[in-house]
Amino acid sequence: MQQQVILASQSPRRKQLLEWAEVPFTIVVKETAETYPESMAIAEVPVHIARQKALAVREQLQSEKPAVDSPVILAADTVVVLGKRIIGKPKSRQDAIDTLTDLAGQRHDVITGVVILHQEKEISFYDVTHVEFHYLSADEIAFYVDKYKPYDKAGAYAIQEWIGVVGIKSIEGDFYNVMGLPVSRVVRALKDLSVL
Ligand SMILES: Cc1cn([C@H]2C[C@H](O)[C@@H](COP(=O)(O)OP(=O)(O)OP(=O)(O)O)O2)c(=O)[nH]c1=O
Repeated sequence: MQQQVILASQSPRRKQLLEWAEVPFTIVVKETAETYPESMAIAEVPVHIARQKALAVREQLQSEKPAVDSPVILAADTVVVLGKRIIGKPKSRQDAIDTLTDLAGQRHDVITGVVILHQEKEISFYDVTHVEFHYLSADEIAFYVDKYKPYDKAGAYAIQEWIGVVGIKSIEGDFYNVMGLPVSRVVRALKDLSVL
């Protein structure tokens, strides 16, 4: 029998990527603080936050329907890393403009942490994609921010939007990881768990 997969995310991109992968799933979301210890290694941060999201949903489901066959819970978190700095979602128009000004002409990393909870098991991993932007003019940055309002995107941009189409010089690694889910690795992990 196929196990039920719960996507613990309100991100429309993650939903779309799982649909493209033909993975049957339902969505359950629980707000989490998304905090991490300052001393934590950068690459561990998105896994740590994804784990918080997954555990919060598991707790909610258990309080609603205790001990009914435990579903598979999938959560993810995406951060943009420039040098040693983690860049999350922009807090304002100016913050988005400043972030894109910093990213322009530079290479940065996009790291998505993934946590899959299945019965007593946890599978966790992260995937890194290197992205290099062309130089972007102040007018291009302002146009993008005002038209696309990237306030729900880590690093103030979406690779799948205009700025990704015209502004990215190179990418090394999984494109879908930048969009929010390293979906081919997720599918393989679900197969290893005999969920798919
Ligand atoms: C860099 C980049 C990020 N993003 C998105 C992916 C994520 O949805 C978002 C990063 O925020 P996240 O906190 O990872 O996810 P979320 O708040 O959207 O959803 P949830 O916490 O419920 O899982 O930025 C893109 O869509 N394209 C991009 O190029």
